Amino acid sequence: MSFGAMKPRVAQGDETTREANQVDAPSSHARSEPRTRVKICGVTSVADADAAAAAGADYLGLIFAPSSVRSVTLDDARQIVAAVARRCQTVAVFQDAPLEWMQTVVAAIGCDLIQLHGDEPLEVAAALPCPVIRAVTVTPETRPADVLPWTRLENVAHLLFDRPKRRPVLDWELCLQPLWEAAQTTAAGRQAFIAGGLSAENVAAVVQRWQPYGVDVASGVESAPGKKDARRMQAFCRSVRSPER
Ligand SMILES: O=C(O)c1ccccc1N[C@@H]1O[C@H](COP(=O)(O)O)[C@@H](O)[C@H]1O
Repeated sequence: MSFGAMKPRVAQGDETTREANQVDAPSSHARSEPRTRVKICGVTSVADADAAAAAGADYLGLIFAPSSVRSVTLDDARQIVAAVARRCQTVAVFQDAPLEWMQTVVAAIGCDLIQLHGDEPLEVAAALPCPVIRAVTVTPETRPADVLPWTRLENVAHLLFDRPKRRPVLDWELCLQPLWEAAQTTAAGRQAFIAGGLSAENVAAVVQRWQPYGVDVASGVESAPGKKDARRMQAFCRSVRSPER
């Protein structure tokens, strides 16, 4: 299918109007409340999902990228969503997947949001049937002009700033700063997550420095690739919330 002829649905009105119209998830809190949301990504079993919810996760990510060690089947995902639906927001994470497949997954598992973690065009996000988390891989070349168009789409609810997985960035904080500042002028940017190499050991400093809407972790709370560790998830959630006490 070609997306060339499709027109992105762009939000009408100013940011205030857009924020008022934004679909907010049932367990989300208003931005004025200080509690930092935790997204635990790459959950692969009901047992790990239960442990993540018990540890205090607000969002759980289910990865549908076939190359990931954390990828789940449709059946795994359906069971995980059913098990935690009342406790956490569930997010299906895709990397350059066909639009039809993403639509099929949402309909089959009943997740709350989709995370786009590849080079998907704006038109794909605009055509998705649920709110979107747009991942932005921060490199020295990333400019606000690359990010801001995403925040103008009606169904992009959150940005997620991530570190490049393969290419080290010498000063990630320096690269993030101009993007973060530009994002704060938009609703999706004020509801941004920070991700990338986070763990119980470093997340409190990130929360204090950026005061993000949420933080997102995958490998930093595992005992082995694809296997979550209950104690690490508990320690992570404690560290996130420790500066808030
Ligand atoms: O973790 C994966 O395997 C993965 C695969 C495909 C797309 C996204 C993936 N993970 C995302 O990466 C960030 C941070 O991960 P980490 O904490 O540095 O391991 C997180 O947003 C995951 O959603």
